[in-house]
Amino acid sequence: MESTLKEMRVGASVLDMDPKSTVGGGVEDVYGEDRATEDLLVTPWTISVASGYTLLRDPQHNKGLAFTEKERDAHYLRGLLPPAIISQQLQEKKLLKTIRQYQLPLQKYSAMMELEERNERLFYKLLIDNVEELLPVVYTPTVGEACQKYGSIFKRPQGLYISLKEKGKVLDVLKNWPRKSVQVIVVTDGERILGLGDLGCQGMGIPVGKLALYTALGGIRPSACLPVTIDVGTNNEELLNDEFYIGLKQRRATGQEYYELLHEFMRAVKQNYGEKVLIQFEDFANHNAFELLAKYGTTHLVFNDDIQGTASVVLAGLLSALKLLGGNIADHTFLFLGAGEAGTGIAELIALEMSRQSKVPLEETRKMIWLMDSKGLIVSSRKDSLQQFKKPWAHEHEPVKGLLDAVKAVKPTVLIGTSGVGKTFTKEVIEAMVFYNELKKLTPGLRAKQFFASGSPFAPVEYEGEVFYPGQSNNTYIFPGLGLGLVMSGAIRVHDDMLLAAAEALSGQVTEEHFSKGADFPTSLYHQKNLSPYCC
Ligand SMILES: O=C([O-])CC(=O)C(=O)O
Ligand SMILES: [Mg+2]
Repeated sequence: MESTLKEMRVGASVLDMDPKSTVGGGVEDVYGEDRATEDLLVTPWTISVASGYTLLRDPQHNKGLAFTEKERDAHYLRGLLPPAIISQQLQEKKLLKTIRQYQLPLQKYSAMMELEERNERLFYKLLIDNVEELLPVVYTPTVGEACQKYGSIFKRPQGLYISLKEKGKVLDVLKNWPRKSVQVIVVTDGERILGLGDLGCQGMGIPVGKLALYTALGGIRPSACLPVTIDVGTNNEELLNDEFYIGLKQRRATGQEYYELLHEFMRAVKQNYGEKVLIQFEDFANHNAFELLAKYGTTHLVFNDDIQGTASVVLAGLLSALKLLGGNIADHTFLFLGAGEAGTGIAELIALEMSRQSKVPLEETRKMIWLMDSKGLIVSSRKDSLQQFKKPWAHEHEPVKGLLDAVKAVKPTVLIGTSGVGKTFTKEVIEAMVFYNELKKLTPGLRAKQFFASGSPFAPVEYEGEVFYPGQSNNTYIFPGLGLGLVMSGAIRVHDDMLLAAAEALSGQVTEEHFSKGADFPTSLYHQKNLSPYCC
């Protein structure tokens, strides 16, 4: 059937485009429709020229009312638009006004996505010119809510869906994507979307959102970006019981079936786009993320944003803080609450940086870093039952259960939360941190003794009449620039040194003004005034 389809496509294009076949006049079977039967389908052909009505519906080229008189003549647009000409600047002003009028973040998100589907250039102009205001709309946190409701929001599909149904045909699926010169792919299997868990096929919002930032922040052409969702089912009962769910209604495939589909995808990508296409793994669950990265890190240009992108951004925050505090990263002791992709990824990059700076072997610098998971401090007596990626962090210590006790035992100078569980940094925990750090006198004479940064945007905090602006330690500071660098340099593998360099470069962007407001990321100090406290 597959080969028949292909033949028909070729048949229709070669035979019917032959000028001789048109000389007879009359009603011709231009698209081979007369030859179609129920079993022998004919691909519906549309011959499109980017002009007239088609142009207005082509988001890549449409300018709406911004088409000039000359363009309206040249592109057969007369009469298809009302007479007014509205410049892109004015269109932008109008859209921003409309978006600001919406109360709900999801309404703003939908308005932005509709714009992207209508007029891509205007979408990016608006996003780039107002990136701080619109980032929380097209990205974290609103994109999470959008994924939860994805099925009901979208009128048109975005990105490429590769499900178990396409097993054996993944290369053909890639060829269906209309744009050929792809440079960056963001792929998810939807199993761990942000902190929201398994959203199955509805995770598509994440690759779409991340790639919008590749363009807005990294300058990569939209046509070079390909969002992909691999659908192997979902274990989310609510979605499985939802009659409007857009994905495969089955439990997640695991083991061989899962890895075969992923492998076919990875091979097809290389076959179709070559070795220099960048693949960003996004929001895979722990149990697959580490394995996929280890497996494909040596054969493809690939990185995992949640492990490595997050690690690089957090390291940048630490390097910035050190500029103010003085001293060396190796002077510090770290405690993580959460030992998943972010926790172990950040820990490893810190250990690498410590080793690089102090020339102490990596095995030794790891010992300055402690991680906790839901069962307590990761210690050597737990080693046999630990997942592989946690094992390097199992140091000699007696078991410790709670965070407060761990702070008392480890006496960290840096506390990092990478768990999905909220409200764990209690007053007691923070007081214990302050107590031990004052003893260590690592911050003598500093007014703002503590730095705080959060992954999602966090509203400013007023304390004793002064306003502090929490930095946003989000991988969005890393992946668009890292990706641009990888693509521009023609790299074929991602190395840890690149992540360290990205962290240093980001840290170099932090100014005195940021420091003076308690932020150790180059967060805008102005836009956060518009943040509602709910996203904290
Ligand atoms: O998307 C974000 O805001 C950060 C991220 O990668 C995640 O939470 O998985
Ligand atoms: Mg992520």
